[in-house]
Amino acid sequence: MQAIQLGDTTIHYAFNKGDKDLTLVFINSLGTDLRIWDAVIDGLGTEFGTLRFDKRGHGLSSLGAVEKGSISSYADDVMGLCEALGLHKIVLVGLSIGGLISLDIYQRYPEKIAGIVFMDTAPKIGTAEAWNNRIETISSKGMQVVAPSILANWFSPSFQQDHPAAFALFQAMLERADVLGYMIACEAIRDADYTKTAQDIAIPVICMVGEEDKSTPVALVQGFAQLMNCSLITIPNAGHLPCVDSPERTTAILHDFISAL
Ligand SMILES: O=C(O)CC1=CCC(=O)O1
Repeated sequence: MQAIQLGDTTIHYAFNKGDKDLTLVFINSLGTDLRIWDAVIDGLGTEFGTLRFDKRGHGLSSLGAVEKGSISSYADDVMGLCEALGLHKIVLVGLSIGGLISLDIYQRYPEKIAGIVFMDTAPKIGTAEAWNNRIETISSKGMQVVAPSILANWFSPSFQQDHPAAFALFQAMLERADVLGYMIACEAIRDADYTKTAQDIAIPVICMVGEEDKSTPVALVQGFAQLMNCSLITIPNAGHLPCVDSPERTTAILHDFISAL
């Protein structure tokens, strides 16, 4: 188990040094922890470095003294972690809120990033009203009440049917998420709009999305890809977490992208 103290926060991470200089930095979605990348990390082998971590207030990482959620505070953690590990050639893989965090990092440190994989994400996700409703429900009733509808948006019905044990683990991951850490992240997403940053992006990027994603649907991610002038890769039989329900295809896409950099 690897951990680092960044200011008032302890960040749990998993770093594998690669044979080559380039490191893929995986940035998780809301309510998940670094285990969602397990199968992809296995598939990638040792050619490239990989860094995964639990966002503050998620998984084993502490929340710190945050009073209001901001995408930039997560971005600062990513850069603090990369700096502490001495990583110089970085490709970000941003899943959902991880895409917003990637855009924030690019906006402030464009010279430090070699490329970005945007996975099931967009420069603006959801409406303020929907996020406020979710925050209100969670603060009064807890994670268990919202978990079924969120899981139904993450995974296709066939995933639940074909992989009931895996589905049960993801249900446990979500239901056990720290309420405050989760709400802070919802606030950060609610207040984020990186449309302008996306329009001006000038490094290699790719965009991918699970065909059955109901959280950030294909049409939303298609609009994002058009904004950046890049093509969209759609993944059949995958939902909001292609790294979970289509790890081989996800690994192949990542491998092709970084091999060409
Ligand atoms: O969990 C969800 O509702 C989907 C999602 C939106 C942003 C994110 O990171 O996950």
